[in-house]
Amino acid sequence: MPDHEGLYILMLSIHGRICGTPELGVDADTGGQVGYVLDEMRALARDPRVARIDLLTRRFSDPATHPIYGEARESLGSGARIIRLSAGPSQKYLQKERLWDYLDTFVDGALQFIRSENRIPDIIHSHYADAGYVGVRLSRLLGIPLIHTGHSLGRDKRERLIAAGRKAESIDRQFRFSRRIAAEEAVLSEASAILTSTRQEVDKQYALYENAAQAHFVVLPPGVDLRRFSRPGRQRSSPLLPSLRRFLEAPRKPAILAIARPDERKNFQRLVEAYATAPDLREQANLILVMGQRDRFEQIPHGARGVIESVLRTVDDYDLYGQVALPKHHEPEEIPEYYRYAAIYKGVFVNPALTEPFGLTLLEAAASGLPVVATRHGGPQDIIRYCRNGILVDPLNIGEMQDALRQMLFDRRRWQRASRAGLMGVRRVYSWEAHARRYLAEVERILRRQRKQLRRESAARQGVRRALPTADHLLISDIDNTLIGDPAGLAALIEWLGEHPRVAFGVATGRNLKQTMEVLAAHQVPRPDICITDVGTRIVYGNTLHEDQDWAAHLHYRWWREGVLQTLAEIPGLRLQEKPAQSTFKVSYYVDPKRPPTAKDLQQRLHQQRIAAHVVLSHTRYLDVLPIRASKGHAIRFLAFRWGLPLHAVLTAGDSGNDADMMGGEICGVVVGNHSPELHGLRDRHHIYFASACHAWGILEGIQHYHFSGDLHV
Ligand SMILES: O=c1ccn([C@@H]2O[C@H](COP(=O)(O)OP(=O)(O)O[C@H]3O[C@H](CO)[C@@H](O)[C@H](O)[C@H]3O)[C@@H](O)[C@H]2O)c(=O)[nH]1
Ligand SMILES: O=P(O)(O)OC[C@H]1O[C@](O)(CO)[C@@H](O)[C@@H]1O
Repeated sequence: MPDHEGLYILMLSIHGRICGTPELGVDADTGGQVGYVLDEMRALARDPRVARIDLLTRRFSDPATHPIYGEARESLGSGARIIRLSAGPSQKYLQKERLWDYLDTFVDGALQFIRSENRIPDIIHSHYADAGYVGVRLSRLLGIPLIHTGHSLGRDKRERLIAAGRKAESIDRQFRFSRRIAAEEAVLSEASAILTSTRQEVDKQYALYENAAQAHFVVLPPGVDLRRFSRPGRQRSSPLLPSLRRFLEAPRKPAILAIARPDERKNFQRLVEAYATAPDLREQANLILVMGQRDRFEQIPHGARGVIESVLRTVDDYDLYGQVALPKHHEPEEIPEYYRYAAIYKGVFVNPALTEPFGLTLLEAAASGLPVVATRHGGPQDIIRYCRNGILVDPLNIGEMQDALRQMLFDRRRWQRASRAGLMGVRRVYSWEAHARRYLAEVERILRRQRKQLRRESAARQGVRRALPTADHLLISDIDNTLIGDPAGLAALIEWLGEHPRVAFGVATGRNLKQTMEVLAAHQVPRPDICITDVGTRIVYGNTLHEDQDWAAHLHYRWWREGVLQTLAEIPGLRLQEKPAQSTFKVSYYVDPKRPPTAKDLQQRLHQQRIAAHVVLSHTRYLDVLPIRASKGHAIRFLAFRWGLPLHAVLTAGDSGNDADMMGGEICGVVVGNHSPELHGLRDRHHIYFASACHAWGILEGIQHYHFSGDLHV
């Protein structure tokens, strides 16, 4: 356990509407994950070993949503807080598929939040692919271990949607699977532990991922709040009857109940068809679908509207009126009443999802004494194995679903057995206290290992001096074809720097330190305050040429230079560059333009050897292999964080492929007019300016564009 008063856990869960009393089901992004994260935080916060737990999520003040989501802070009590950070248009609530372009800004906001606090977190815990993207970067930059919970996995969802008949191209566009799956693969490669809710998630869902082999999985099921969900007991009627009478001719008949976000994957449509085409089920039971919250139809987001439309159409086609309830709204406290209502009248809960990564609703049903019929794809396999409270079905097979419903509804003894088994099973296996205990044991194991690693690393680690205490702005430029290339432009830039002493000046280059000093001297460039050399693998302070030891130690993580040489030794089209181009944290090659290997293929080969590394191709002729934490961009964020400089006070300028990652997010990026084609893809990126002028004139144009000057107070 850390040597101060207790653990500080930083949770990341970015999308959805997250607040102390969540509106679960209100939209496709506010459901089980939101409930899970809040319950988990509260359970951990109750443990005396946890001093603080902060949840970082996106801040927005959208007129269509509750004002609470615009509050920067919200206390949950016992040292737990929700911290909201702006990322993207702050007046808009955005669905998760649209957040990918703003996550770099979220990373920068998180860095600024962490720096403004008086404590560095001991562990970062990301939830879902988008938070995993952010968590990986924070972990690399700050050297804090990362753990991750997927909640739902892109490859599994994509596979199921295609199996259900969707076209790959259309769902890739709709759900941004390429960005999502790339983020999930990166998390698998870099997280210290992946928490899953079931064994099945490891063996069947994560098994679809290339980097699964190197991940460390911990099966740690969530709990269920037994104060909210309980059996009906002596309750012989339900407070829901009055509202259900608006829909049902005979509201005391057994209910076939489904509760889920109105998402295509939840497969409501086939459940309605199964009910509609079974006269005996229609005769002896009602169908109740709680599908989130909806006001006016045209306000429902596109995906959810399609789901609800197809349900309404089927109800109308089969004239199910009087037998089906489709409540438009429900209060959070009504959800437990729906389960109890169904249990009182001997109904059944159904989760017909195409795939259900876990299925919190099945725990809720079990805790309410309500038997279940559930999809066999995903977590329900484990839940029903442990709780023995239901039947698994193929969600695409309507006949099988109908038979399962009959078995559970028409066999009273079977219903009683399943009801009792579920009540006992859920208490035995699914408790948040047990979850918190095992969670903290895993965190302690990770921190113990990290402490050992820190001791093993260089004893020469020294705190980074504030090399430039007076600076409040930082200008970093690539050298070749950017800083140099036009002597008049270079002279004008040097003059500008002379007039703005509060702007620290640095270079970021693929060259090694010696070559860097030579080329700067050859062009009469005054020694910079900072030199980021060897493609971001070394940080050297100009005045003393003191190397940043923390950065060097930081890069050792998952790096094995010898392994890179062995793995890539026989690759056709690759030839090692001369010795001066090589360094501790960089292996450089020439690429044969006639037989260029792909960076992706090389990256996969290295992953197979458990080497976490970047492969950077520049000018289609040079290839650098670097530690996963190394890049010009990471070095710059590391420095800005260490010096307490907000990233909007940093301006970077470049012209080629390996400059791309030092732009984006809050950083003021400048692409000079003579840039190589590799950078065309950055044109629509947030906060990246394409100068018309070339070389150093382009940098000066960028300074004008951003009004970037030492006189502004940040
Ligand atoms: O109209 C609704 C719909 C849902 N819920 C609640 O929202 C949660 C839904 O959770 P779950 O059934 O697990 O589904 P998802 O929202 O899809 O949650 C994702 O994240 C969960 C936690 O990791 C996993 O259990 C799921 O498999 C995964 O898809 C449950 O508490 C429901 O009671 C409501 O309150 N109202
Ligand atoms: O269906 P998808 O795109 O995998 O997303 C699952 C969604 O369900 C949630 O539980 C909603 O809270 C989140 O995991 C996520 O937003």
